[in-house]
Amino acid sequence: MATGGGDQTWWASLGSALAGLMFIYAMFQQYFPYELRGHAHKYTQKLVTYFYPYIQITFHELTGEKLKRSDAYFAIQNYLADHTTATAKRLKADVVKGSKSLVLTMDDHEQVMEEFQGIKIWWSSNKNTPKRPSFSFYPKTEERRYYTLTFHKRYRDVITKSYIDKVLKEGKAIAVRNRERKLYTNNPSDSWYEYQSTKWSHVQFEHPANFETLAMAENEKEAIKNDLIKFSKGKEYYTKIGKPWKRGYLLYGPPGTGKSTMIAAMANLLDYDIYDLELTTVKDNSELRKLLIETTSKSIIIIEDIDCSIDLTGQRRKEKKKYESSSSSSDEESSSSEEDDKKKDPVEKKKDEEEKKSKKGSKVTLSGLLNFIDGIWSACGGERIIVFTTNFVDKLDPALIRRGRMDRHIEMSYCCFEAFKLLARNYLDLEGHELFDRIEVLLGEKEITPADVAECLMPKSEREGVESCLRELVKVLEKLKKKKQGKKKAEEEDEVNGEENGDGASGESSSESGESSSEDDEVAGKGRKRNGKR
Ligand SMILES: Nc1ncnc2c1ncn2[C@@H]1O[C@H](COP(=O)(O)OP(=O)(O)OP(=O)(O)O)[C@@H](O)[C@H]1O
Ligand SMILES: [Mg+2]
Repeated sequence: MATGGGDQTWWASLGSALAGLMFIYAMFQQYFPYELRGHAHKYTQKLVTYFYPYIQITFHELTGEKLKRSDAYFAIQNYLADHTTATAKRLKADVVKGSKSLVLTMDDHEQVMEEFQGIKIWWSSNKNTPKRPSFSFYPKTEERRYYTLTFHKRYRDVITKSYIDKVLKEGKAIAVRNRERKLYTNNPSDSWYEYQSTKWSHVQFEHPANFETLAMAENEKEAIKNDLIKFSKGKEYYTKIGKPWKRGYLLYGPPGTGKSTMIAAMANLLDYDIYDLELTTVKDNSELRKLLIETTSKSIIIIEDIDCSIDLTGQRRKEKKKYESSSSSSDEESSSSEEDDKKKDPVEKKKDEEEKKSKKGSKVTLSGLLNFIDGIWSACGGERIIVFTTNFVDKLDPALIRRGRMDRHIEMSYCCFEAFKLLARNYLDLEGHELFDRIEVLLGEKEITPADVAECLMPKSEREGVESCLRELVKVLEKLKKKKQGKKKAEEEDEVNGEENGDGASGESSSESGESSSEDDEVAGKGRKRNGKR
């Protein structure tokens, strides 16, 4: 782009001369008879158009009755900021809300020229100040800014069909690139207002997680990264195969294996926003749909701990119970006694009560959630990823996680040696150590989450060195191993005791002696059952 422009400047001078003439004409117009004024105006306009072969298109900052900020103006502002900073002579620097860096734009009444397919195009930045002050909610809207695009009329088609399209597309892409990323959470519907976007509140998304620091098998990590990148570039592909541009991921595994960390890494890799959907505060399916419509593209919608969010399996359980009750009365007895036992256990009872309380507020059903994921509405906006996380994948309804809804199932598992090496590199800048062999053996024998390994590897004071962090990990692993061995031994002993008691059939079972724990009873019971079978 370049400032000014010979041809157009010449014509602009002619235009100004004509404008001057029009001013003189306007002065005289007051003395014209009223009936002739309309005709005079029409012919003057024709005369100007005849001599001035340029077309001008204006893009106003505020449009409509409610003076909403125009998307086109915003896109052009970004486009010009990117294309004109090198050539414009007068620039304006501003911190634009929602943008992560300082934005440089053309100053008021500045003009720049650029070429598109050999055609000269002029952009100018202008402003109007209304004479009469008007009441407004937005104090800064008194000045009405606009951009003017000027080009020769013989290029009308190219400019209106291709050039403007290109400017808007590029401007939007620049805005996405420069935007401050956001982490949203849904507000309870009591605080929604009709004319304001209050369904989601947000903070700046600043999680530092990335795939390089995520500890998991390298090939699996690469596969996930490639899948995500392919998705983000797949607009044409999804259109070609007739599928909405969205993808579902199910992340499952024990607590502390990196599910939430993986989501943050996904968002950072693709430069997406995150919508963290709290299902328990969503009243019903229609609210769920409204929330979905308000999400933007280039985002990840997450529902964490989906198994705990709403009673998605309730219906199935009821059906199962109905079936069980008609099939066998003995089963019924055992299940009811099991329920009685549960009721007796105060911890379980409290847990049940709390679960019921949290689910009571939400009437979101399984079918509502299925529609949310892949109903007609789910296609609005495009380029969205939906992620569910759970610790108990078996608890989920198969319909919810079938391929097509949750396209990729990723198991986040306990820390393997490969993952440990990555954590050691991250946390301690360590490529190898004499304790590594010992740790490899221990990791093969005992399951430990990456979160626990990470905790051991984090120096607790400035004086704590690499060696003591690794020793700490070895200590924890050995402790876990001993615990496991102890448990196994106890189980074996109990089994042997059970068998001995069964052989004697004297009725001196440990439970009768009243000395054993309930766990022991269970194991002893198992032993008895096995003996009985024999
Ligand atoms: N695979 C991993 N790679 C690197 N760090 C990890 C990994 N897994 C866990 N961590 C560390 O442990 C912490 C807890 O991990 P995270 O919250 O991602 O676990 P989670 O699987 O989401 O657990 P939950 O099921 O309880 O929500 C993280 O802050 C991170 O530092
Ligand atoms: Mg988590």
